[in-house]
Amino acid sequence: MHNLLPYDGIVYYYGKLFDTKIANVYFQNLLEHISWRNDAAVIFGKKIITKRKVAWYGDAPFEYTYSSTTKRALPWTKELLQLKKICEEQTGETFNSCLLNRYHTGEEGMAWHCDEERELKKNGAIASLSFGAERKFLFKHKVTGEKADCFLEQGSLLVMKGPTQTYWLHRLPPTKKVHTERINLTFRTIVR
Ligand SMILES: O=C(O)CCC(=O)C(=O)O
Ligand SMILES: [Fe+2]
Repeated sequence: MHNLLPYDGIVYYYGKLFDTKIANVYFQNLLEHISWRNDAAVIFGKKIITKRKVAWYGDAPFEYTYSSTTKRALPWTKELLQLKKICEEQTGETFNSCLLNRYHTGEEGMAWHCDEERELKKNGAIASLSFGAERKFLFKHKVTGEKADCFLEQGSLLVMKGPTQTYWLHRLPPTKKVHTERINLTFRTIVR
């Protein structure tokens, strides 16, 4: 498969795993059955509540700290377990947790960051499944500043692996062109 990054990491875009009808069924199910919460984050030492909603699920009630806030994983729903299995079969990797993000419109996004918290397996694969509105996704090398991008389609899978989080940042840019909701699931491996 084609690597979206030119060096220092591996990102594969698998495209759509589901047709529109099936993707919509998952999207509706996730809207209704996930325990969505507004996210608290500490930015420049100040506690803020994001518009974006989040949820955190896993094999065990793992604690996970990012942006200086700690969350405890909820037990898997039936649909999340199905989606985890599909990601594992497609990628040949295994995952034990999932962070979900819900963006109400294009005006909500996620700033430049990398996913290398101490609880995460070093160089572990992260599988990203997207439902709802299609959005652009960007990568930027931490040293050279080189960029790469792709579109995350409804029902699509993207995988980041190898040293990607060490060398590259990623972001979901806000956009005025999108007026509908999007849900993203990132399956991860927690080690402590
Ligand atoms: O919504 C996305 O596609 C990206 C989410 C993300 O980068 C994250 O949850 O760490
Ligand atoms: Fe991320």
